[in-house]
Amino acid sequence: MKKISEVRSFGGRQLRYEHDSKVLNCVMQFSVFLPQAAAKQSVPAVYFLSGLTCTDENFSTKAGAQRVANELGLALVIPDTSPRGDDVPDDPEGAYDFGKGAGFYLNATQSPWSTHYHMYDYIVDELPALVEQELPLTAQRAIAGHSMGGHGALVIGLRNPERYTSISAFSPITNPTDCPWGHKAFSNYLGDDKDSWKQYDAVEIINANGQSLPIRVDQGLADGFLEEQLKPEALKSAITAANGDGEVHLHEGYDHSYYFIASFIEAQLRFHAKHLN
Ligand SMILES: N[C@@H](CCC(=O)N[C@@H](CS)C(=O)NCC(=O)O)C(=O)O
Repeated sequence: MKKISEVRSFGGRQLRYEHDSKVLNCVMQFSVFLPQAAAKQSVPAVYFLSGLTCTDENFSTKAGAQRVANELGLALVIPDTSPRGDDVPDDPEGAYDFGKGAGFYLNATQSPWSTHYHMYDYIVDELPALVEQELPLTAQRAIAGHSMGGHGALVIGLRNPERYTSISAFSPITNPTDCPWGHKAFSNYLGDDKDSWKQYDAVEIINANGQSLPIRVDQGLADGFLEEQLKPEALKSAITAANGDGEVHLHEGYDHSYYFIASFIEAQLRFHAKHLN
């Protein structure tokens, strides 16, 4: 991997890298924050998966996560949201909710998407193997995300409890098999067999397998996507029915934006730090 930028932040280092991804079959960029503690020893990492239209830079520049990450001795690993480049197919109408910037953290099975859109394998296997080999990171990981990335964090954490200690999400798409964003993405990436969609739906996964990792969700009640796309009550019901360890915090007046994320990122990082020990 090749470093493309480095700046100092709150005593730590904010880094950006580029590498050839075998899983995605294209060149990818990602960001990492290393706290000051990483100068002396390897540190655990919180992976943050961003939402529709984002790159790695939305979270690294807008969330204000570095101060608390440095205090807690946590690295932040911040991937892009889809494969990239001129060879990668995109939404034919240029819509923001499918294609580039909207990989939905799954492995596509349908042509032409299946050549590049394997974000599930990228986040679960390829990226951690790379950064843990090249940077002072332990194999202790937590996973977090926003909106489409909240869906990704829930699905990836729930399906891989041995790889993570805890899961958190801002405004996640909790039940993508039952909302317009999910229907559009899953029917294109995965085809018409709705049974194949369930492996990428947090509510379906909890209903089928229960929940073994602790979960914290923060959701703004003035979020314009709340009722049609996000459905936090579906996740809450699934957690309750599974008798799981999950908190869904509803916040009066907050919307879907990074102003909301910046307001509660400290709470989410402290939640992960407790479980990362
Ligand atoms: N109205 C937005 C819809 C997409 C959106 O709200 N994206 C969220 C994630 S689902 C986001 O984080 N946007 C980037 C940002 O606010 O920096 C647009 O068309 O760009």
